[in-house]
Amino acid sequence: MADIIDGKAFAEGLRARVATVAADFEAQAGRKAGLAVVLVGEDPASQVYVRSKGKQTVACGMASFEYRLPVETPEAELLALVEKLNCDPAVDGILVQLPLPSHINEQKVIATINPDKDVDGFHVVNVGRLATGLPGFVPCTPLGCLMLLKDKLGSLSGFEAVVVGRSNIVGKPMAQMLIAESCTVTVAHSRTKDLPAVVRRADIVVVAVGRAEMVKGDWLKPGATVIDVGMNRIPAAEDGKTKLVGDVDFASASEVAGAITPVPGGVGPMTIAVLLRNTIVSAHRAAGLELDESVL
Ligand SMILES: Nc1nc2c(c(=O)[nH]1)N[C@@H](CN(C=O)c1ccc(C(=O)N[C@@H](CCC(=O)O)C(=O)O)cc1)CN2
Ligand SMILES: [Mg+2]
Repeated sequence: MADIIDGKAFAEGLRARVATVAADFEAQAGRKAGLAVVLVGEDPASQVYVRSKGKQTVACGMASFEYRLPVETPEAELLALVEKLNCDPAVDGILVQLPLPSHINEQKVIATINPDKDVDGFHVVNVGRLATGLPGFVPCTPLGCLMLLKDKLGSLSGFEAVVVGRSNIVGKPMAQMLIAESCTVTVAHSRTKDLPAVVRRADIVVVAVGRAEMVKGDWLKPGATVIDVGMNRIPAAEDGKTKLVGDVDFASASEVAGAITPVPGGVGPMTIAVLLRNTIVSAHRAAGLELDESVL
């Protein structure tokens, strides 16, 4: 049986380290680090995530600014709010919760965020910084995956890594980060021929495709480390209930893998913990204070 990579416990530890650094920051800067989160509409899952972000921000000793806008908010009004937050010195990080309602152009909103407050790492300037090895902000979910991988494996240098999925939010930045760690990286996707054979080459497999339990145990190299980014709700055995599963078939994969993240409790909790990490890093940069990022 594979080792279970406990993302919930790792995220708890990361939040405790952020809290220590945030207290230090407040003592040095004379103000709290601040995170602004903007939610447009009433998507139930987004409401849960935004509430958690606010609570965890405050629990880490940082200031939380929450903006909840009605679903019919015009795009121009959202852009004006982002511009106001760009100029607010109490705000070190800005996050606009995705997905946005269909009448709002997500790319336009992300492009309006000051790249130096873009703690989601979605702005093209931060995408370019990641691709060229410059300091910036890196998307929270893949950075969380990388932290779990390094905690489990130490140096990743020379490992064969396969990323299944090529989204801007997970797959592409994950691949860039693994290249920077000197892995040999393959990005596979829905058009990849013989996907099981490609996955079977990998020492490290990161799956972010949004298809419930797609990757099976017999697709894996024995001993591989498997990071499951998927979050899919499927009907449970009991009547009318649903359960959360990943993109990896946990039952068969955990018999072959060396280590694997569960769903829930694997990658998911890392997303918000890394957001808090990015926010405290941003606050130091804004205040011109030095921070040894390795303590996070
Ligand atoms: N602007 C952003 N929007 C979205 C992001 C993001 O990083 N930035 N990511 C996701 C949602 N998300 C945070 O926003 C998020 C997703 C999942 C979890 C999490 O803790 N998942 C748990 C299970 C939760 C459940 O039971 O439903 C787990 O996997 O254990 C936290 C945050 C999309 N939008
Ligand atoms: Mg998970």
